Amino acid sequence: RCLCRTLRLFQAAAEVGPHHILKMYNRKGSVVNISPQLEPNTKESYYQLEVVASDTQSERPPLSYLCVAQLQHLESKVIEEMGRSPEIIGELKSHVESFKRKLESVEHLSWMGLFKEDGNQQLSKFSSGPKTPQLSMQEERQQIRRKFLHLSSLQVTEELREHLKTPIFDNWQWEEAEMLVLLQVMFTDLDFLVAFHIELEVLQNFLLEVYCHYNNIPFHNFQHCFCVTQMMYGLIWLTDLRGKLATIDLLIMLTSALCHDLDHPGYNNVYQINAQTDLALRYNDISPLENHHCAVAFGILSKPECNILKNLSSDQYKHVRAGMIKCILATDMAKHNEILNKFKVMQPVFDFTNKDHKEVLMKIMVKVSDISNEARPMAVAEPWLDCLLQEFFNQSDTEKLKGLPVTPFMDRDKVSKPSSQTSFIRFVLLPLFTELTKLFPCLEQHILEPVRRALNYYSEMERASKDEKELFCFVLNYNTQFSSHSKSKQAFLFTICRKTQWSIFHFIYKFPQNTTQKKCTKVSVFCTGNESDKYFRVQHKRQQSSTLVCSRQT
Ligand SMILES: Nc1nc2c(ncn2[C@@H]2O[C@@H]3COP(=O)(O)O[C@H]3[C@H]2O)c(=O)[nH]1
Ligand SMILES: [Zn+2]
Repeated sequence: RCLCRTLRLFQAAAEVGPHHILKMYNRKGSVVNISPQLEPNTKESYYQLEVVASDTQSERPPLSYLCVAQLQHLESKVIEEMGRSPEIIGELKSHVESFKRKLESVEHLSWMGLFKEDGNQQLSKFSSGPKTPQLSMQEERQQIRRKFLHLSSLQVTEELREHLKTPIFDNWQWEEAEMLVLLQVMFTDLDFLVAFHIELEVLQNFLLEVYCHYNNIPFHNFQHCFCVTQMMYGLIWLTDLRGKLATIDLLIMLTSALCHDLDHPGYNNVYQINAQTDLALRYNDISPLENHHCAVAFGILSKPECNILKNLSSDQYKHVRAGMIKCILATDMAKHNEILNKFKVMQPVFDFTNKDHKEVLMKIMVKVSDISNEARPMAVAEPWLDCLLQEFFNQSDTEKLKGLPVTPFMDRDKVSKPSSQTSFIRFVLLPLFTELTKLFPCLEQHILEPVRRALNYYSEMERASKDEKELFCFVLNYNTQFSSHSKSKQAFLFTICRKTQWSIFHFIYKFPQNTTQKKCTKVSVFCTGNESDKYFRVQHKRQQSSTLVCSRQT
């Protein structure tokens, strides 16, 4: 990304041509729409153009090659100045390599959520009937189908079956076909096949259709569906819910978890309403997404070969349909306080035989499962946060481009990983999980404690990022000492250079290990910048050159 930003702006646009996706920023760093209404720029109010992705089908050299060329050029300059190629260049090379691999292997640019820039286009699937998938996608689905059917004929070990019942289960270790097998195990081990006369083939068709109706987007994808369903499955076992609720209610809860985000477009309800999308129009701005997820679920179930509910009596079917609609609509976070408050009132006198109580509990269980990533081990949870922020930032970038109100908690200029997570854990997760734990004290160790640990972890990260500001001052003011125990100084410097519109080409620092009062042994910063930048002026006064090199021996 750093290298992308250093590409010369309009020169880059001319070089890369129309097959590349660009974003343009104003002097304040806000994304601006490239349109005929664009204000003319001046030397002082220039625009910054960033190449964010490339279409590798095009005949022009892909962006990755421009990055490689840029890097080689940079390396030769650094060698000229320093007489050797420093370690950081090796690191940058490996970043560029992985960037290159990503660009070249991603069919739909979905890793950046860029294939759905247009709000109406994103819903074409919905508004113009089922979209015919591209051949490669069809092929991929066929492959998944074959693999799933093959794997499901094999035995799943008892050990794995048991592990599947715990919140420490790591989704990142499993492929999609394997997740489908595990979903089948969940339905089987809860006795749904016997209790509701579900044929195995119908269940498999249903699971495959569910898989096909999740989109390839950063967060609300099939992996998220799997995690939510697996958490629900784990909670059912941990709380011994089989002894407290009817099997049909467990079927409602597990199937709702499975279907709760079907065909999610990667843009939330606020966006749907503000952009007046087809979904918002269809559902009159009332939980457009959740209504859609639920409608897609019953669309799948309307196909006889996928209908796991086909052998239910008419009353049973009505009960399941009503229950699933309630549970899926309950995942709209706009309803969060209303549902939690109802549960709080019932909680001290909770009665498993009371219909209203049961209904609220089922909603709470689906909600808890939906937002339970932080109840998982850190190594499982943290990548999920990256995925979520990627989807958030993509939405806020689109909102900026379209001139729509920008959703504050999704704004890349306002939120960071720790700030987003400390608020979410304090104000959403802890109150909700605490309430469920009052009813099921055994959940304390499984969901409450990990979430408390996550809060400590992100609070610490927040403090550490403040320390990094000190590092930055050190670099600029040539101070001698600073205190820091944070891990990502490099990332911080890149952030600063983005915010202050510098292009830092290279820097090196070395820190002695295991000391809290650290001294910088060597810092080299090569940068260009504009003269109105206050930090640049600090440097400029001393150095009278666009290259700053400060080094210090301890
Ligand atoms: N900040 C943050 N938000 C989350 C996390 N998990 C879920 N959410 C939010 O909770 C919402 C639940 O409903 P959605 O799936 O619409 O969107 C989800 C996110 O906006 C998390 O770990 N961190
Ligand atoms: Zn969800």
